[in-house]
Amino acid sequence: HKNSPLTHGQEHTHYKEPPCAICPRHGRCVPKVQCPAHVRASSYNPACHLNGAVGVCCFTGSGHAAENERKARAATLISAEDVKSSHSQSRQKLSQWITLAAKLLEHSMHTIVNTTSPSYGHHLSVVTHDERAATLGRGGLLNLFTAQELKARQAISEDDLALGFTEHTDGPFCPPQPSCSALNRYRSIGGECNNPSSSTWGAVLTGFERLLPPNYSDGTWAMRTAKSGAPLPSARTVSSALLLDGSHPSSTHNMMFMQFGQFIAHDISAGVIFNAENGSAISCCMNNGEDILPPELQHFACAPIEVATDDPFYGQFKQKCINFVRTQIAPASDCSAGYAKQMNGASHYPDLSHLYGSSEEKLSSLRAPGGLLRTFSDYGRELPPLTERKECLAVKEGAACFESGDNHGNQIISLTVLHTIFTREHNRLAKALSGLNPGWDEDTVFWETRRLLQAQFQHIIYNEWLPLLLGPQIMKTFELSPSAGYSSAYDPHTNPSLSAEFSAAAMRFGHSVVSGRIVIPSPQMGGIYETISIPELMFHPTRMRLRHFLDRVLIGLSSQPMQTVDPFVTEGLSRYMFHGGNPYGVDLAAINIQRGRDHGLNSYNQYRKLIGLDMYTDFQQFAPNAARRLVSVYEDPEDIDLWVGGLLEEPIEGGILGPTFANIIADQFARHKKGDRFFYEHGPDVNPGAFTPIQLEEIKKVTLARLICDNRDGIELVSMPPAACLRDDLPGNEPVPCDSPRIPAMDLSKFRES
Ligand code: HEM
Ligand SMILES: [Ca+2]
Repeated sequence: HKNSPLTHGQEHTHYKEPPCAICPRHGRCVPKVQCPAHVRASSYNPACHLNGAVGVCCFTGSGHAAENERKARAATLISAEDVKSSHSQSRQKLSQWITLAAKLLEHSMHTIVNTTSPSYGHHLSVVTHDERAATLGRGGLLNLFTAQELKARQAISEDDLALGFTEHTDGPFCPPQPSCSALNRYRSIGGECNNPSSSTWGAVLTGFERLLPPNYSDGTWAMRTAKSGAPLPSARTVSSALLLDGSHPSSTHNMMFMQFGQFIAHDISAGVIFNAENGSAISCCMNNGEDILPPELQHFACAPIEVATDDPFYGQFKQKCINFVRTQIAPASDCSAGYAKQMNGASHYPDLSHLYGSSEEKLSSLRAPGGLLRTFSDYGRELPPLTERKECLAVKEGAACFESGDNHGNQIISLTVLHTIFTREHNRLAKALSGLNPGWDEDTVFWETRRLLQAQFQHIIYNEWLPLLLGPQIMKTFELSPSAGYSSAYDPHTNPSLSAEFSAAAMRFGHSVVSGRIVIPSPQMGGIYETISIPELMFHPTRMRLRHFLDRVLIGLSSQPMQTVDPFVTEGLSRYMFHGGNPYGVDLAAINIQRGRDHGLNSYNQYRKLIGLDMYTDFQQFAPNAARRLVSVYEDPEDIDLWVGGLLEEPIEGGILGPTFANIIADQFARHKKGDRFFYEHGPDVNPGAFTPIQLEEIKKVTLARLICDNRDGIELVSMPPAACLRDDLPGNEPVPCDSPRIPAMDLSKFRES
């Protein structure tokens, strides 16, 4: 690997002229990943200097991306008659599909996921309880069908379809538009109105955006095929050949880094999966996975993953099918027809929507009097409230299962631990703020606390987590580091929505860093209390009720190394995930690959080109080991899935990811900063919820170690490594007492209203 120049992520482009100092014609110098136009031969994009790196002068704007470009090109004229009749066709098709889907319930024995099957845990991980999703999803389908119908009539070219078109058409589904007050001091619950002139940007139940126009084999929604036109290899075949089990502990990062990463991911990304007409989980397999459901019984959203008879793991269990259901389509906010964009069930902003919920109803079910969040007091230890919903796998007497804003907080117990820390921090801050401001009513206490906690969370992401992920150069190129005082990065033309590439591939690097076991130390004995294999901790959070458990996991996460980012995924995720009582579970690696195809992601090569790297033309350009495996499954280097290719890259200098994932993730968080009016560093000129300079200075003292120290049980955890996401055996990061000045605290008195 190390010897291949292609895997190092260096630029091989030879510039004929030195980079421009200033871009001509109002162009903006941006990282290549933010200017999709530059990959086209006809596009003029001179190189330019960008904070110590080379960017391109972009004339389609940096924010973002394929979308701006398509608006610029949406000049296609389609006859009104064609559009009208396409819409009526489309309505008929939708009602046929829905009738058919409803009929399938007559065969519910086969068409609905059994609660004892491993796929049920997958369903629990992705289920949405927001009732608005189904209506919007139908609207999304309607507008998609219209695009398909128009395309079939050849009213529009393949190229224009790939770029979508935004002409207002007659009879489309139009999602309800929020009415906004730009002056509101607090973020809305679902992220609406963050940008008053594009009020749905980043809102819950809107679509993922894209770095590149999608690769759907029919241009609209059908999953990608190989370059040759043949079907791509089964996602499970790719997973079993390329994503092996194996332990490669990181020499620097700990499991807290992993766990905080998933906590961030759940805040911003939650693809909404199609459900059966009665709300149950759709099954695309039958006979407990021994067969693929015959096509006539498959729901239209089925894309089951085929398992080969000689599969090295599933073969022995006669498994031929891993359940997979596609993501719902979001209607564009301007009611336009076009290719499918998948629906996000979370607000796209890092705003703790997984703690507070994304709807008013959810939030009110989580609130308690006094501006607090509800808790369950377990003999004096505050835990998130117990849930009545069936959100866990254990149904045994005495099993605990907890509420969270997104209903996915029980997925792995270390995630439940972070939900607990943030719930406690909310209540700790609320009590302090209300003590300092006796005139505040409980609503003010609540909203002020939420605003402050969101700021702390964003600071930890940008100040602690991202630098450890991306390294110093990318932090600089994308201007991600917190500055002194206010930031002037706000740009109302930047769309902060998640890119499909981020959600369905790059941010899932995290699945490679999960360790197969969680080590629970026994601090008083100076040894290990318990080592638990992770599938046993998924949707099984009952251990949270053990008095010592929370402190011990927190200590364990700080000291246990995470795994490196590489093409190795623990079998706890790739073979046994959500196994319940079964001898096998589902394969998350295969699901990730299939999800990328579901979202219409392009092949890995196309993203190399986007970020300015050479494309692979021959498998032999990969390291020998990878080449052998790649050639055994893919026909052509152009076929490689993004998630797979990204994991094969060598990490960039000072970071832990390869250049492709690093660019995709950096772009995302750059847009989360530029495109979020309420970003914690933005000043009162743009941000109606801005902090005072003195308060901002206090917020910038907060670290994850401080949050943990302030909200631990304090039974066994008395010290923390100051850098909570780095191993506690690194020189300089040895645990220090929680009251040490090396773990600074905010002076809350600065939050007394004058
Ligand atoms: C024990 C740990 C973890 C488990 C069991 C787990 C499991 C899952 C599952 C079942 C899905 C849904 C897959 C699909 O249907 O497409 C998912 C999605 C995802 N995971 Fe993880 N994951 C874990 C850790 C992580 C970490 C550490 C990160 C990031 C640092 C991460 C990032 C993501 C992202 C971005 C998604 C896509 C979410 C969406 O939009 O639906 N996960 N994970
Ligand atoms: Ca969010």
